[in-house]
Amino acid sequence: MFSLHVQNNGPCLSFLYLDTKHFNSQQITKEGRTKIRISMTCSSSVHCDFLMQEELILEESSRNKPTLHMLIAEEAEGDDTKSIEMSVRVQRAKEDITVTWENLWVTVSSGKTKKPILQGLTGYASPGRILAIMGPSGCGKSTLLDSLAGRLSSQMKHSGKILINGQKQTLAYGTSGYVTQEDAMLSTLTAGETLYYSAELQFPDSMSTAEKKEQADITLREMGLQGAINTRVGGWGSKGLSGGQKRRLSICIEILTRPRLLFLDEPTSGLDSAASYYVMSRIATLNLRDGIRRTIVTSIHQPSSEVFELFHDLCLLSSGETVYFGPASGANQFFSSNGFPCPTLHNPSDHYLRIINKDFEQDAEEGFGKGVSTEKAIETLVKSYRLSQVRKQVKSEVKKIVESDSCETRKNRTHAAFPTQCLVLTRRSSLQFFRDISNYWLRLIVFIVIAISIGSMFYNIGTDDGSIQGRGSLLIFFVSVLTFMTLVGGFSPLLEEMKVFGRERLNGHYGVTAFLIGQTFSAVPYM
Ligand SMILES: Nc1ncnc2c1ncn2[C@@H]1O[C@H](COP(=O)(O)OP(=O)(O)OP(=O)(O)O)[C@@H](O)[C@H]1O
Repeated sequence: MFSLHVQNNGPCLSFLYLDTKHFNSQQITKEGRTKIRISMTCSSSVHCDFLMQEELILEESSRNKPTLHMLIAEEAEGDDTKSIEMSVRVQRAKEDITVTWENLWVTVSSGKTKKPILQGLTGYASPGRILAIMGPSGCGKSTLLDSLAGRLSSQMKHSGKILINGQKQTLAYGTSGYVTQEDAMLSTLTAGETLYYSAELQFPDSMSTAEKKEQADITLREMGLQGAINTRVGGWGSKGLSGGQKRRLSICIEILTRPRLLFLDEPTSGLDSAASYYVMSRIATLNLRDGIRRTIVTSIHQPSSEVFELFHDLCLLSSGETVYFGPASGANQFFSSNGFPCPTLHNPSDHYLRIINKDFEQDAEEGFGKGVSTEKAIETLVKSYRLSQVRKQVKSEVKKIVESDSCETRKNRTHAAFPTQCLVLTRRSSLQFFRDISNYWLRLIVFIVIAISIGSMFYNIGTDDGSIQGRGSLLIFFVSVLTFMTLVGGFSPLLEEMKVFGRERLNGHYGVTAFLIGQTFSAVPYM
């Protein structure tokens, strides 16, 4: 019970401010409720009356100050102590994250026409569960992930509600991670260096270097990369990590700060089935290992049956429409009830994707559709889903989440301070410049060759009047060569850095200014 004593000695209208810092966690029940008692002593001639909201809602995270209005009436007699008890609901800032989307439409404008990419999707992703988004190529999986992560391209417009914990809110830095389809990393750094630099950028300055390194090592071990810690990432023309290891390293970068919400765009693309299972099972067991009820949303092309079993919920799309959304275990029943049972000993995900893939209609009619065209099969499934009990349950679940789960997420995560970002980016870029053979060693050789050529061409140029023209030519030649070499030499590493910058900026690791400062300082010695 929380008690507040207010003394008032005259007729007036008072406002009592209550801040959530008055409450400690023991006072707040599991449902986020507490009771408060307010007592007020009035002078002999006044009478206290309270006018207040029936239920106060305090938000633990935002430290807002709701007001209690207390009206002091003049006509009453005698000393009076009024006491009132009231129930207060304290909305706790939550660590867990639930994402809901209702009637989500995404359109892309091409000229005067607008093409719908996603058509009225409704669904949710809950903490502690993995939602798999599946469908044929081009059905809108990445677009759905981009919409939920709030990173749609400027050509795309979305309508409908996307809510985080029942509210329209921007997630704080470090709360969510997004592993993109493409692995954007610097090719000359080793796996360990890639993650250590990332740790220095992502963790706050208050954390010691040893702690950051330890976190990076733990994460590398979690993704089974301890053996490849000293292997360079590699890229065009230089072999390094395998495709699967690069995918895992990309995942490591995004899970380093232990985000509560994780988006993965085809984390297993380019991997064989054993490696796919290994990567997905590591992701699925992350929650068990670090004890965080993480919300995971992943798009995936063709999971093996073992990988499919790791998913809790399934969102099956075809041309931007929902074919099925609900528990992954319920999809079989849904397809069977619509006349498309999964053959025995068949991988269920293969079966679903073959039924709804109209890119190769001819083959499907001959093989899997059993006389029903893919177009017709999709139409049947989409219609059936719209009228299904599963959809009703999804809609009521979304409604329930929005009504009962409405609260802000914690916003107390920070990353490295601006000077640290500049320093780390300069160090990282310098290392990349130095190790890039085409950039450093090749340029050094070219410079030596040019120096010898210029030296021999203008050797013993003389000191008479005729040498003035020669000296002028030498100067122009020298400046042109330097400018050309700087531009050509700096271009290829910059392309790679730009890709990495694009990813890191979208994930909030640092901004444009820090990147430009890092690039400028690291390039100075090579100009
Ligand atoms: N900028 C754009 N302009 C026009 N159409 C676009 C644009 N971006 C995406 N699309 C279209 O939107 C559809 C969905 O694209 P999206 O990348 O979300 O598909 P996907 O299911 O992730 O495909 P994949 O599995 O091959 O990665 C595709 O048909 C694509 O051609």
